[in-house]
Amino acid sequence: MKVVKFGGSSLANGPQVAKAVEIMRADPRRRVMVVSAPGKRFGGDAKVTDLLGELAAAILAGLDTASLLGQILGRYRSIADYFDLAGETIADHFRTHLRTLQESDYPNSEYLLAAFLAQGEWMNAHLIAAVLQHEGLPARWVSPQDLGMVVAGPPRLAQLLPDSYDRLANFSLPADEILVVPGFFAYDAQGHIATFARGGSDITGSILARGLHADLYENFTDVSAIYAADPQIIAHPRAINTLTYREMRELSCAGFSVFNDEAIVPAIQGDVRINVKNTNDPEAPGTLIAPTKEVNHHHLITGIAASNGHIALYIHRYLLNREVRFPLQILQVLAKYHVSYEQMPAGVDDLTIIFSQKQVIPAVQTAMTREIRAAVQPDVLRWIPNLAMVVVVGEGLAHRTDLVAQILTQLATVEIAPVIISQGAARINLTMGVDTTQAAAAIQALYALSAEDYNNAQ
Ligand SMILES: Nc1ncnc2c1ncn2[C@@H]1O[C@H](COP(=O)(O)OP(=O)(O)O)[C@@H](O)[C@H]1O
Ligand SMILES: N[C@@H](CC(=O)OP(=O)(O)O)C(=O)O
Repeated sequence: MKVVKFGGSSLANGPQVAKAVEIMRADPRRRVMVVSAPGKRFGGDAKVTDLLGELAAAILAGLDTASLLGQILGRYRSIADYFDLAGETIADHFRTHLRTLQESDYPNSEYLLAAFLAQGEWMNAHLIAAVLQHEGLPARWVSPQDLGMVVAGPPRLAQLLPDSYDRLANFSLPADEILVVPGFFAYDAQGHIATFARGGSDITGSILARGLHADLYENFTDVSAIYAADPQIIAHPRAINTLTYREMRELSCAGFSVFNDEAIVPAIQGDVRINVKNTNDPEAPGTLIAPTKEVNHHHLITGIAASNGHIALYIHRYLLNREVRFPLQILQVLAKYHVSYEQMPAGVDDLTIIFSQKQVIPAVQTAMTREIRAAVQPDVLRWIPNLAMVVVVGEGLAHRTDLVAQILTQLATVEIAPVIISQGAARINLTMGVDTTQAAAAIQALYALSAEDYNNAQ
């Protein structure tokens, strides 16, 4: 049995939905279909989820919502009309549903926002179940609740409660129907809607693949493979045939937005392989994400990613390494302000802590600076803003002694000297902090190095 997820780009309009229907028809093992909300149809278009966020903000501000509602419902009406379903009636039904949602009670505005963001998937799953039936494929809409998924945590950063897997294991899949499940959200124990992180339909797919013991999790998107570098930075990058789970985890955390970084975890726990494939080219093999792969000793760099929007805190204090309580005191300040760190390379007398800039808003930055100064009296405390983290990933990185030297030499040829360099004992990645303005040049230089490595191996 396969769990199949279609991303927003694969369901953006009628013709794209028609391709998804044919993909489901082509393989009877495709029994569970997880859908995202309609995504962008062309550059500059809006994703339905973003429009729903604007709608929620307008409701909270007491503004007129007619135009936004019209845009959102119009997206579903046009998909329905493409299949000669009653688009007007479906849109009216969704309008009533959104009105009921608006009139419901929420613990606070974050819950209202989450509830509205989730409706892109809620409406799309209803519509696509109707489309499948109309196209002769028996299908049924199923809510995450019916499957036993229960979440907890912040309403827009929900986490699945582990006992959901017991309920999923007891769910009996119908033999003759495709289940259409909305991605991205579930309900908490109080019955409130909560969403996963953005891009979270990938997470729903992975949870269901693990919980329902799928043989394969197929993730359909708009590219024919995961490439060795972001195709928006490198023209026609090399496709990756196989990635290991931990390579994918490193790359998705570091900027490969093609697969949500949290979504790999349930697949690892359930030992389910993931096949990323193209809705526009479903016969292409795509990229397989598997527990292990054979390391080609000539082709050691698997992928290169970069993500902007980081800030680092540099702390220098003599004997930092001797005083066991100093690191703890620093981490306690982070915990107090609910700030998690991404990396923390350390020296004998200093510590650098890398954060996502989004978490360190100015008020938090000022408060943390004050409290860390009071706690450890550093000799130097300095923030390094506008950082991009460039990450070179490969299971083979540990296999050749000169590779790290080559990577840094290659960056030097384009006059980039990273302000931070970090490599853990797993030696599967090398992370370098550079100024945001240098990120694209770093990727280009490192991709050229990896391509040379790859070509030499052919
Ligand atoms: N290394 C990479 N390989 C493939 N695609 C990538 C990579 N890095 C970033 N992307 C981007 O990820 C996009 C697909 O992800 P996304 O837009 O979230 O798809 P979906 O709508 O299917 O969820 C691609 O169109 C591409 O621009
Ligand atoms: N629609 C949600 C969830 C999602 O996974 O979307 P997509 O498959 O288009 O990345 C979002 O935009 O975040």
